[in-house]
Amino acid sequence: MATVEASGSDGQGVETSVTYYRLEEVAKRNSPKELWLVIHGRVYDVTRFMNEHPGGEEVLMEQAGRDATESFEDVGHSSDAREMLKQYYIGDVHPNDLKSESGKLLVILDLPHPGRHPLRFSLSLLHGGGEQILLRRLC
Ligand code: HEM
Repeated sequence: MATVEASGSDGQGVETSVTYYRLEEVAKRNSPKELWLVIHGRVYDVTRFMNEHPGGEEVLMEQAGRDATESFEDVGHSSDAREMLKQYYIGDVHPNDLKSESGKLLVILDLPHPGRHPLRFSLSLLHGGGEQILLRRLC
């Protein structure tokens, strides 16, 4: 685990920080006692959500400790479900463990957010040679 202070602030002098987790650390949290998963490069601790998940705890257990992006998207979760993710967010996958979907070089640019009500989003772009650039705005 590594905590990195982001270069930006929210304009009111409040520093933002991100905790990075290696995938091997996430993989250890694969039991009902501690259940983490990765969705779109972000790490979620869904231990306390297991019993409440409308889709059941079995599907979460199947994805425990893994990248659940594909199965999460396959279900077509609602915007409410996406909103709920925030409650369980604990950090990002370490940049060294991120792979671009094209298999080519992944460049990560962290953008500070100047607004009063910071928003968290990420945007992927395909660049000329086919490498993927992830623009990530920190909250
Ligand atoms: C933290 C992560 C997750 C959250 C917050 C979440 C939340 C929800 C919510 C709120 C629903 C109700 C329907 C909706 O509003 O879309 C739902 C349904 C469901 N979820 Fe998840 N979910 C998560 C992860 C997953 C994963 C990893 C799977 C893996 C397959 C999954 C499979 C399902 C299924 C099968 C349903 C039932 C769909 C239906 O009956 O139509 N969910 N989830």
